Amino acid sequence: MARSAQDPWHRGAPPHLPAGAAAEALPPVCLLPGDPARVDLTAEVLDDFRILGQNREFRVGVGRAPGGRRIAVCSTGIGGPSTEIAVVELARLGVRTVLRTGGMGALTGRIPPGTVCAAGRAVPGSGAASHYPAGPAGPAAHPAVLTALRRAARDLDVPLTEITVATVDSYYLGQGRPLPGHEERAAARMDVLRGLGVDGVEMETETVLAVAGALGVRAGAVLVAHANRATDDWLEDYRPAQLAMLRVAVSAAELLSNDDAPQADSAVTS
Ligand SMILES: O=P(O)(O)O[C@H]1O[C@H](CO)[C@@H](O)[C@H]1O
Ligand SMILES: O=c1cc[nH]c(=O)[nH]1
Repeated sequence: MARSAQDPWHRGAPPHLPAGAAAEALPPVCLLPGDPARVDLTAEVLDDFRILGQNREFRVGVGRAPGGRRIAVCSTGIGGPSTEIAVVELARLGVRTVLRTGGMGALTGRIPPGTVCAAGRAVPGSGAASHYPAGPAGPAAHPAVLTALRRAARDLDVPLTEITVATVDSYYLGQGRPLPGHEERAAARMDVLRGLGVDGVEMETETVLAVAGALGVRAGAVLVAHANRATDDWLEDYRPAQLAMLRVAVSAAELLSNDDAPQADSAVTS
């Protein structure tokens, strides 16, 4: 049967994510790193991990958290458009909770590089998210996801800083990074970002929260500061901080799995 342009799924498989065949039912909680390489890094804090596939920036794997729950991981790539696709397709594949596991640039001196943060809200401002409903203050993390992150961080003894973020569709000028001939524009943009009163800047959280919220999927974001724009610091050895963030995320995902629908554990073999 020909595929519909309006709804280009085929035999239960989405047009973008490498998932969806009948035998590959995804678990109800999915971690969403931006970077496809962070899917493989997540494997270091999961058991029985295997990659289901990769298409474009979407690398998808499934593994077991230390308590035994199956957890999915799907990279979103950089920015709102690919993130929207990932969240929409995961929701239709049966995922009920998504948790961004990302990096950000901190905007205040109180968040040094390496700090693990939970985003409670993203202020409105990025493109893909603007097509989805959210209040004037921007989309918020689901309370159950925030509660799970707090508990996971406490159990693992990882300090967790609660923040708000600005999600921006630009890494250079849009995040106030000067380009030759555009230094004044970059400085003006940096002033705008500081004026938002948020703690960090990154490129996907608003989309994750807005799209998931619109689809009735629980969402949150745990973000590690890769850089600090107030002190101009950059974390060169990023791996340990990412692993700390991923341990918190996996533990939170396990807590969130426990209050979600029972899992079809036989659906994925390792
Ligand atoms: O590390 P990830 O999750 O990709 O997140 C951050 O890093 C990328 C920019 O380098 C953007 O995607 C930004 O949001
Ligand atoms: O400065 C930064 C660091 C990580 N991710 C971003 O989007 N910006």
